[in-house]
Amino acid sequence: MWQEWTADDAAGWVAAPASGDDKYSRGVLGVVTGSQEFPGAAVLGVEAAHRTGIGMVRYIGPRSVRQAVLARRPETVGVAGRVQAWLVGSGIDQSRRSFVLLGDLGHALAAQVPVVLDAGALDLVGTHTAPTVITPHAGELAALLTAREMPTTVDEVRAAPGEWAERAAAELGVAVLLKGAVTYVCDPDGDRYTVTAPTHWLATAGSGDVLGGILGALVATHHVQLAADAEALTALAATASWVHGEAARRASAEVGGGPVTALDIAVAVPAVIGALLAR
Ligand SMILES: NC(=O)C1=CN([C@@H]2O[C@H](COP(=O)(O)OP(=O)(O)OC[C@H]3O[C@@H](n4cnc5c(N)ncnc54)[C@H](OP(=O)(O)O)[C@@H]3O)[C@@H](O)[C@H]2O)[C@@H](O)CC1
Ligand SMILES: Nc1ncnc2c1ncn2[C@@H]1O[C@H](COP(=O)(O)OP(=O)(O)O)[C@@H](O)[C@H]1O
Repeated sequence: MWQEWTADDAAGWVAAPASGDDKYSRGVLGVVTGSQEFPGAAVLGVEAAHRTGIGMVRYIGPRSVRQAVLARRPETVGVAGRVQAWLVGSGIDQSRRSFVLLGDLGHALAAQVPVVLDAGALDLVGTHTAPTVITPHAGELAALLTAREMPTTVDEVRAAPGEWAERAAAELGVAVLLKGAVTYVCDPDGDRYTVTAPTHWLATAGSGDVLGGILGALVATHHVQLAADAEALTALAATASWVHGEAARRASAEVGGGPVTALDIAVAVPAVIGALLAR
């Protein structure tokens, strides 16, 4: 049975800092995203992570992309250091990964802290043992499973998204967030959640990159809980999807139900977090 994730569920998975907190205890997210072809994916993910509430974001990537990230979010730290979670792969073309990038990805995945694997890093699933959540759309899941000798097509995944998400979780041994108008979130332990998008304006370029940043921040800020209970990753993934949808709904409502951009979604996230904390 798939359970629809609600505002009440999500409210249990947002964190506000307490008097004893500092930027490190709140959680630091390491980010390896973006490329010369897709710098915007890095900007959007980092923006969304900051907007979700986090102690610090460390961005690791090409100089030109780092400059774009810093131009939008000067709070971002551009040097390596300790992190409590990684977000990797958005805006990266799997077929054009440089030696340096592969080194950065390998470093992130070897760190033994939870990882959000997106887009151009999805093929690295299973190469490390840290708690992992993958965030494919139907096309990416079909490609990933086909490469792992579970041949399928985009149409087949679209026809039975829950079944394919469950199969991926079981075979790959990771939590899966399969994106779509209904997002399917599951893990190998049998947790299964759906998140029905409250607006279809969400289907816009870069929207998934924003989702990655929201999820990365939620994972980093729950590093203590995750160390005790890796299954929390599934609840955090469902929460990220819920927050993402609600942010798009609010952003659209502000313009009379009109369209939103990916950046608009990220900008609307703090109000969603605030409303969840007030419940
Ligand atoms: N501003 C930026 O920097 C932005 C950067 N971005 C970055 O761009 C990169 C490429 O990401 P991408 O998902 O656009 O294409 P890609 O990985 O080739 O997909 C593989 C195949 O899957 C299919 N397919 C595609 N979408 C589908 C869907 N929703 N649901 C189902 N199927 C779908 C399609 O196959 P087809 O349907 O054509 O057979 C396609 O050939 C990625 O790193 C991302 O982060 C973007 O976020 C945009 C903003
Ligand atoms: N028809 C739709 N209605 C609502 N949300 C959608 C729809 N199609 C896709 N989405 C959502 O939009 C986002 C698109 O992400 P993704 O496919 O990674 O695009 P991008 O790579 O451009 O960021 C996902 O969060 C997905 O759940």
